Amino acid sequence: MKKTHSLRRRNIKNFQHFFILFPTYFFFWIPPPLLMTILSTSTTDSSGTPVQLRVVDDIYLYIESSQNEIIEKYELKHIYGIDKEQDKTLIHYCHIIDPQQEQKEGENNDKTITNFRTAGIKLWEQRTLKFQGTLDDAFINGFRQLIVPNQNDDVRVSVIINPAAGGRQAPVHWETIVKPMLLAAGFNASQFQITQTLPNGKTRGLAKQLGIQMLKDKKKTIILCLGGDGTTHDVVNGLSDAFIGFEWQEEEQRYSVPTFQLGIIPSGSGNSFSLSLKFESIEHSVLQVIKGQTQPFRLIDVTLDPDPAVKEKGAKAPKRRILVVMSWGFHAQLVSKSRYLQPFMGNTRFSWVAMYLLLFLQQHEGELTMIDAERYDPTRKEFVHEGQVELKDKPFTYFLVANQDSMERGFKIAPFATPEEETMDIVMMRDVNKEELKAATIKVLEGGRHVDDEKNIVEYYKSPELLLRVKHASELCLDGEIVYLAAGGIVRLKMIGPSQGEPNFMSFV
Ligand SMILES: Nc1ncnc2c1ncn2[C@@H]1O[C@H](COP(=O)(O)OP(=O)(O)OP(=O)(O)O)[C@@H](O)[C@H]1O
Repeated sequence: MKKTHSLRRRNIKNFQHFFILFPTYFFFWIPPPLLMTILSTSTTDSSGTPVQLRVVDDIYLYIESSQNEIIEKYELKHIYGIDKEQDKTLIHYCHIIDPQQEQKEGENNDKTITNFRTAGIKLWEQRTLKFQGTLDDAFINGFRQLIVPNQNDDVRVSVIINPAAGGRQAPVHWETIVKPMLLAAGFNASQFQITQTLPNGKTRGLAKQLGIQMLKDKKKTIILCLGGDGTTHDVVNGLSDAFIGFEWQEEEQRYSVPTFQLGIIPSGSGNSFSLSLKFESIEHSVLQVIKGQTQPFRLIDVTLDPDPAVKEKGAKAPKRRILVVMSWGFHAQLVSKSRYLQPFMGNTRFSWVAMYLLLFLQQHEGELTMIDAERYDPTRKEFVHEGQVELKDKPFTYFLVANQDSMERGFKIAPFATPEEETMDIVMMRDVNKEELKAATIKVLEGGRHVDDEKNIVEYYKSPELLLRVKHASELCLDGEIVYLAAGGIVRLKMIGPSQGEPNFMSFV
């Protein structure tokens, strides 16, 4: 039990703060804000010892002895529920197991091409504090307001579960983690609408139906995706299809672009998109849904010419939107060749295939045009506007477009990318040899230092739109799916969002 804070000192500081600022408030006729929120109540802990529960700011719940000494403190951002149960009060929170501890147990802490995925992984677990007797209602209601400020009994929670994703654990994650946390946070089982995904691209159609239902009944809905990137990709595309294909009434026609709110629950194997949202675990992602803070994420529209999905002349190509990555060359080959090893090797398959591809490194000829591009200047450490950029003088070894900084934990390939930006990040290496590519890869693992290499081995751009023409038949990776582009084919990528009349996607963060 450690004493961590002096409450008295904190109160004196707040008091001084009040007197310094008060004349300013008075002058501008603005009432002084509440400088501290105090919730406090007495109870006994599970062993029968009298304790005080106190919230002095909006950061911690303090548990104090009867002599006002702090016994323990819990971050409010990790607390998601408070319940009365017979003659007890339960406070539900998430606990993070010390990541340093995890690292100490490993034999080697240096990052290498094969071990970086396990470094710094934090383990989370659900825990409950138990107090004897029921706490007074004023404390419980005030506390609930603090920990779940956006509680809405009216909201529908549409839960989309992929039973085949990752280690086939998504249904178990729903039953043992997601659902219990939501119920403890005050959601009601009648608010949940469960849908299981379907194989072979049929999830997109399911998501379209759900989207049409949402647009029709206009009921506020949170969509939870339990799966990996493939599931999120299909859901986002289905919801976009619903918006495009929706039969709008004249008067409401596109006046208000709908907002789809997504909770991304990482139950897949790679979970790159959830990584971009900085989620450390399933519990962490559910906490963010409960806390209710959201941020927009943008999609990239992909057009292929010719599109391999078009089998008959004149038929319409499917609309393709990606949210994580498009790649060509080394990265696309890596994804393609690793697919069949997934059942045996998990995520380490990428490292072994990467070593194989380095041995027989290939160069890929093509022409790239980026519209309204900015280039990262490693000497000035800032982006410089270049306008239209055309590159065709050297073959491409590595070419990757991303909306987020990492594709895998610890692999910071596009360090300045964020999902909410309206530009995509383009990382490429042209005509490099295997030693140069290997050296750059190690720098990617060292927090994305590859972009600061002044030898200009890595070229890094931001652009809202680009066109790439490939000389030879090529494999492309689109959010993890491999598609084939014929020799001389063109891929066009364009950022889309509400300003292009597309729906607004928000994710809990
Ligand atoms: N009911 C189902 N039965 C079998 N396969 C399914 C079902 N629903 C979806 N799928 C398949 O699941 C795949 C998508 O899985 P997803 O990408 O979400 O998980 P993952 O591959 O484990 O994770 P990640 O893409 O993050 O590595 C698609 O290939 C889809 O066809």
